Amino acid sequence: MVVASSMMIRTKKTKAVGIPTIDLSMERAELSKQVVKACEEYGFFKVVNHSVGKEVISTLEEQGAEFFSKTAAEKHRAGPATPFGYGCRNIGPNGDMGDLEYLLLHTNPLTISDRSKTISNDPIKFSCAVNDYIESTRELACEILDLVGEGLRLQDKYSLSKLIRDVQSDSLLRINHYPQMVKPKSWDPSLMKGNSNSSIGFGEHSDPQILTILRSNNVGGLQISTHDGLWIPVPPDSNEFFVMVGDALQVLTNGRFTSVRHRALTNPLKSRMSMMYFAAPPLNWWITPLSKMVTPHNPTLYKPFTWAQYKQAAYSLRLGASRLDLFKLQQQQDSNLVPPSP
Ligand SMILES: C=C1C[C@]23C[C@@]1(O)CC[C@H]2[C@@]12CCC[C@@](C)(C(=O)O1)[C@H]2[C@@H]3C(=O)O
Ligand SMILES: O=C(O)CCC(=O)C(=O)O
Ligand SMILES: [Fe+2]
Repeated sequence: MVVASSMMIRTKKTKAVGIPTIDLSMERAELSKQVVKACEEYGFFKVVNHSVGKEVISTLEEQGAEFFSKTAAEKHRAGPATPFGYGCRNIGPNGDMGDLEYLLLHTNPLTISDRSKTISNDPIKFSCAVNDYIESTRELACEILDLVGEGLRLQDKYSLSKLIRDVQSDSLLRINHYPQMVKPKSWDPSLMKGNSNSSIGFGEHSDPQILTILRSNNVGGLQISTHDGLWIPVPPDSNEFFVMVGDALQVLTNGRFTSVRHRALTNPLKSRMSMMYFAAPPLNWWITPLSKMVTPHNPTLYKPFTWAQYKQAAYSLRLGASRLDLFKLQQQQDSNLVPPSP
C-alpha cells in the first residue's frame, strides 16, 4: 500500500489527497510494490531516507543562490539558453514564458566544466558542486528504476537504469529560481493563476524524459495534476526528493505508468529555488515498450522512436502540448466486432 503523507491537501475543487511518500529504507519486496503503485496512480511520489548527502545538496543550493544573486548583466553572460545556459522568463524555443530564471545544463562533465566559466567566478567549485549533485541524483534515479524493474518483474531488472547509466546519456540538470513575485508594473494577466496572488512560474507540462528527480527549498509552488485534471499542491520538503514519471517511461511501460502533468506557481512572499535532474538515455537509443509490457490483450500503443526523434518533436511544440500523441498507434479494430445494428 502506498502511504499517504500526514499532510493532506484540500483545494476548492478536490477531495483531500495525500502525496504518496515512500520510505526507501523499507523491505525491498514491499518497496518495489509501493514504487510501482505510486507510478501507476500518480506518476509522482516523494522519497524519504534516500542516500543523497546533505552537503551535496547544500553545496549546489549555495552555488545556485550565489549565481541568481548576481546582477542581470552578469547572469546574461551565461545565456541565452539555446537550450543550455541562463534563461530568464523564456522557456524553450516556442514563445512559452514564465515568471522565473534558470540555468539549464547538460550533464556531460566536459560541457559542465566549459559552461561553468561563464556562470561562476570559481568555475571549478561550481562544476564540482554540479557534478557531485548529478552523480548522487543519477544514483537515486537508477535505484528507483531498479525498483520499478523488480516491481514489474522484468527479466532484466536493470534494463531501465541501463538507459540512463550510459556515458552518452542525454540527461539534463536544471536549476530554477522563482523570485518572490509581487504584481509587476507591466503585469501580463495571462500569467495570473485564477484570482490567487500567485502567477505561473512554469506552465503546465509533462517532462519528456524517463524520470525527473526534483528537490526545492522550503517554499511551496509545485502542483501536480491528477488523472481527473485537478491540481494538487505539493508541500515543499527541502530534505527530500520528489520523483516524476516522464513521457519516455510512459512509453517503456506501454502506458501502464502515465507521465505526470505539473506546473510551478510563484510565491508572493518568498523566492523559491528548485533543482531537477532529468534522466534520459543516449540520443540514438530506441524508446519502445518493454517486451514484458506488451501482450495480446495489451498491444503496443506507440510507434518506436529514438530519444533524438522524441526530443526534436518536444522542442518543436509548446511546453504544454501532449507530444506523445504524435507517436500513438491507431488502436487495431477487432475484425470480429460486428457494428451495432441501427
Ligand atoms: C517549451 C519547451 C521547453 C522544453 C522544450 C519545449 O519545447 C517542450 C518541453 C520543455 C521541457 C520540459 C522539461 C525540461 C526540459 C529541459 C525538457 O527537456 O523539455 C524543457 C525544455 C526546455 O526548457 O528547454
Ligand atoms: O520548479 C519546479 O518545481 C518545476 C519545474 C519543472 O517542472 C521543470 O523545470 O521541468
Ligand atoms: Fe517539469
